[in-house]
Amino acid sequence: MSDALLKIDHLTRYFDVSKPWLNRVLEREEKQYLTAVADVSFEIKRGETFALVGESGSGKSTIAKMVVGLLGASEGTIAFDGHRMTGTAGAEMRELRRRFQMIFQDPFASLNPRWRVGDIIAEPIHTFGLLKGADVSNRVGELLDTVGLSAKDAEKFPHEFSGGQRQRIAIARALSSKPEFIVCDEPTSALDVSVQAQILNLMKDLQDEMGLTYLFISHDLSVVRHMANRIGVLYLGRLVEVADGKRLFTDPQHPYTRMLLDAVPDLALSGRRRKPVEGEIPNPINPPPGCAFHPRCPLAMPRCKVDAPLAVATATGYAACFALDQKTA
Ligand SMILES: Nc1ncnc2c1ncn2[C@@H]1O[C@H](COP(=O)(O)OP(=O)(O)OP(=O)(O)O)[C@@H](O)[C@H]1O
Repeated sequence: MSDALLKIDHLTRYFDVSKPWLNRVLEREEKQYLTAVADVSFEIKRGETFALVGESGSGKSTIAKMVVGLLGASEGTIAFDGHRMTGTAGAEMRELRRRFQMIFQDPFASLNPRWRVGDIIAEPIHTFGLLKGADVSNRVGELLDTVGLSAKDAEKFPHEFSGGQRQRIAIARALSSKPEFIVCDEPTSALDVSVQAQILNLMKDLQDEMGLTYLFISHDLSVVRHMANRIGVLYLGRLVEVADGKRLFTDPQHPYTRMLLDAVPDLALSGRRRKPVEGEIPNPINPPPGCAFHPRCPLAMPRCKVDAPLAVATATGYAACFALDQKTA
């Protein structure tokens, strides 16, 4: 049996971005679709942190939302611990939902400002009918303690806390249904740099103590390097490389991965010279034919403008690039 806790197969999400008003003016019936996520497959093993990286608009949040059921998939499947989530409903889905949670980027927006912290943290406990009466407040107190706050904080409101403390509250809330899997969508990017490391270290400690599995979404490669066991690199909704966390930084295989790494100021990646990211991300409504990265790629060959490369195995994962075919030929 596979030890994958989450298995994503050929996941695709289109958005209908047609402009009805323009169609009316031009007296036409034209439909336009934006492909936010295109044929993405990967697995996350129990207890590991799998990170998705990529520039803004590469499809990271769309994947995160599909995984937790906030968005439906256009095509493909998501399976959690062997249970297919796409198309599952009722009691089975309810139990699956208890087992995974999400932490959002903005702790200011994700906590209800009118609720006391204790009620915010207790909400999943009530939703899933896990505890009753005094056991709920005891559990809330324990959770506050676990995330480095005090049981007395349960009486306060979110505005009485700093950004880092609010993210601790969001983490306590996420933990209250005793999940096994947490989707973390840019959990520290709204926080001051000095606070980011504290929250990331808390998340790592919780993972070790509770055996949690994380899908970690970030555009910040230094954060990802700190957190991830394995990394998937997204470009225009397509997964172009998957590799072991360390290996991706020392031996990136896809030219897009190399471009991303070369742009990071302080990572001293493989001793290469820092270069800014070149070119613009193409319009996802009308992506380039062939390999979507070819207009920005320093290694582009005539073939890249016509055919889309298939993934080829690398030392610790895979990458989709015709230049790799030549390397391994
Ligand atoms: N509801 C929607 N309707 C139309 N297009 C959407 C919708 N949600 C996302 N998109 C588009 O899908 C693409 C992927 O967006 P997504 O938010 O997943 O990217 P991202 O990598 O998370 O970016 P960021 O780092 O900026 O959050 C983008 O082109 C975005 O404009």
